[in-house]
Amino acid sequence: MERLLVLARHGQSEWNLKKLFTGWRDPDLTELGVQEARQAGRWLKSQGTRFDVAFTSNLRRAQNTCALILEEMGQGGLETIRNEALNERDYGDLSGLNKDDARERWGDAQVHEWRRSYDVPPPGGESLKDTAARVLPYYIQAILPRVMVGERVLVAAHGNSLRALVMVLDGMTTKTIASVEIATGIPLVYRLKADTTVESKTILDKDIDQDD
Ligand SMILES: O=C(O)[C@H](O)COP(=O)(O)O
Repeated sequence: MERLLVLARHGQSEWNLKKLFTGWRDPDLTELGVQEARQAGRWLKSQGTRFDVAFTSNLRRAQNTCALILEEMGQGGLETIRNEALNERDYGDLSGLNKDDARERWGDAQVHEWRRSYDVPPPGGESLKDTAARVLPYYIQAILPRVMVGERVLVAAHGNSLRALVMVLDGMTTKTIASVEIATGIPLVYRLKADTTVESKTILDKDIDQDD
């Protein structure tokens, strides 16, 4: 039985382009972000991938990425389940601030700790630990059961909600997760074993399809 789980961060958003902390704010994709999502869909299709169900967040950059991937695969009408459990980490008081300005104001180390540490939340926002506390129960209750009955599952979400998931799937520690970055528009293709652990992980080599 194939237990396929594909994780895709949304393509570049308007606020990624402007280097603004985004969190639960809801900017749309840029033109490049649309292209990244379409390219991810084309790559998945070229691998012979098909999905039975898709999950995404309550934020349109992820929803639109999900829809564009499916459209490129010729699966435009596929069942798609939206849930805010998959939203980006809430960046709290940093939301809408420029990341370079934040580094000038609070220093590189502090800003890096807010962005990449496991348990230090940004002011008024969620740490990765807080984010994991909503992503992981949703994964176990809603997503994993679909994978385990042999459905092929797409999850289109966000840098930090996916870091929470990757931390568990890849067996990382609260320290090693700090160096993990999830690129926009690059699907992570997991195949799971019968005990729910990871059998294999494949990541798109971005150079494969650059001229599209
Ligand atoms: O919410 C954001 O600003 C981004 O989507 C992720 O930001 P980060 O890379 O600073 O965590």
